[in-house]
Amino acid sequence: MDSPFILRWGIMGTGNIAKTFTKDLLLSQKWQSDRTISHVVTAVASSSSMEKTRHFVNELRLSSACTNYDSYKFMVADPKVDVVYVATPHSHHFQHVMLALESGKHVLCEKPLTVNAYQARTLCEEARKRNLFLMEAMWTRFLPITSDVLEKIRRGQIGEVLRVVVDTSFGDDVEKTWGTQHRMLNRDLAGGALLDLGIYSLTWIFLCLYHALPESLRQAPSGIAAQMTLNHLTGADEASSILLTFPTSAPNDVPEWKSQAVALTNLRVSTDPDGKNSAGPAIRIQGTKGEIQLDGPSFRPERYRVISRCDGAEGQDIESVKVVDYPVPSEAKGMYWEADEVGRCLRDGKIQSQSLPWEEIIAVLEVMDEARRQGGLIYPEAIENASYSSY
Ligand SMILES: NC(=O)C1=CN([C@@H]2O[C@H](COP(=O)(O)OP(=O)(O)OC[C@H]3O[C@@H](n4cnc5c(N)ncnc54)[C@H](OP(=O)(O)O)[C@@H]3O)[C@@H](O)[C@H]2O)C=CC1
Ligand SMILES: O=C1OC[C@@H](O)[C@H](O)[C@H]1O
Repeated sequence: MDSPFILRWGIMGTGNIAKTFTKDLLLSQKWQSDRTISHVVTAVASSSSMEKTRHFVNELRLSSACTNYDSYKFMVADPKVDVVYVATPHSHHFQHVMLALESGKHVLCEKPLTVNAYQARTLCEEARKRNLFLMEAMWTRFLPITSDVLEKIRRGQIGEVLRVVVDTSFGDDVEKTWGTQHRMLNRDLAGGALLDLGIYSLTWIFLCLYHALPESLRQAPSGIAAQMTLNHLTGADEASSILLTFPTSAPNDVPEWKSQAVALTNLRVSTDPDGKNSAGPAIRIQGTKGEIQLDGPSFRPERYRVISRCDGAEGQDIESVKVVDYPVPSEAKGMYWEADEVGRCLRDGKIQSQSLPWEEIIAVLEVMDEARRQGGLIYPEAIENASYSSY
């Protein structure tokens, strides 16, 4: 076998997800699906203190080849870094991605890529101008279970998909769990359920009703109706429900058919209150010939069922339900699959991933912009604008 393509990562931010992602990178040799890619962490930066960086590096036992920084600006200038993983709050993604691109680095940025579609368009233009790779870290798209489900939809196993219902809800004691300052509910950090969790519901809807189609047939939703409940203390949304209509593009006898979708997210009620999926699937993909259901959480499902339609098959002895399991190893989260995709794209000279094209990232953000407009969720102008303040 040829030697693997080595990807040198710089980690920006030392918070919760930075730790999870980096742990997965280190596990990638053991669990990765793609042995042609090898990941190395060559730099870590905290914006707040060198102590935080050292703690991160020691805790994860990163090798001595990793350089510690107490400034993002210096980390992105490190010639030993090929790609920067941006793991800061949503509010800061625009500035931090721009900083990395300006320094000539490829970027994988946590979800959502930006606060709004306009910022995302600006970043994509910048990446194109500089011929640099850019992707939102929507890791769910790269799980093997997701590709399998998508393939089944494309092959028409459940017929034409006419309805998709997805719930990504936590069921927390909101005030106690998140308070007012945590990024989940803090509007200064672009907090709220929609941008944090609802994006997964929308991701599945886009996968089924947009991405599953050939590129030339993909169309943004023709109708969007949203309701939000805003938190009484911070004004960020603690619940959002969005109804969407997509034109159907697959050939059928009635061209006026439309597909409908429901994207749900809620911080006070849970998709899975008992943690055993007794409440039913988080994702229902309903087609004219049957249905695919996935148990939650929607961001990392590990089981799906295909339920075939049995028309008038009374007493017929056919197996109508097929269950398929995709367990993620317990020591990992499952983020190395998205990291492998970054490696493949860079190796092959691509600046965007076909599994998550820029156009689609922007289309999802446009839906969230519209839902926020209808729901009255306003963020401070300082985090909505696309003016980059050089560091
Ligand atoms: N893919 C997934 O499953 C998940 C994705 N996420 C995404 O990751 C991003 C970060 O979330 P998470 O890791 O939970 O957040 P944390 O608050 O745990 O970490 C964010 C880090 O960003 C850095 N930072 C830079 N500027 C600021 C600022 N003004 N305020 C606060 N922190 C700042 C800090 O690191 P330092 O001080 O070292 O610079 C901080 O530790 C979000 O966009 C979120 O949506 C989050 C959880 C799961
Ligand atoms: O992106 C996310 O997915 C997993 C959740 O636990 C987390 O809160 C959210 O940010």
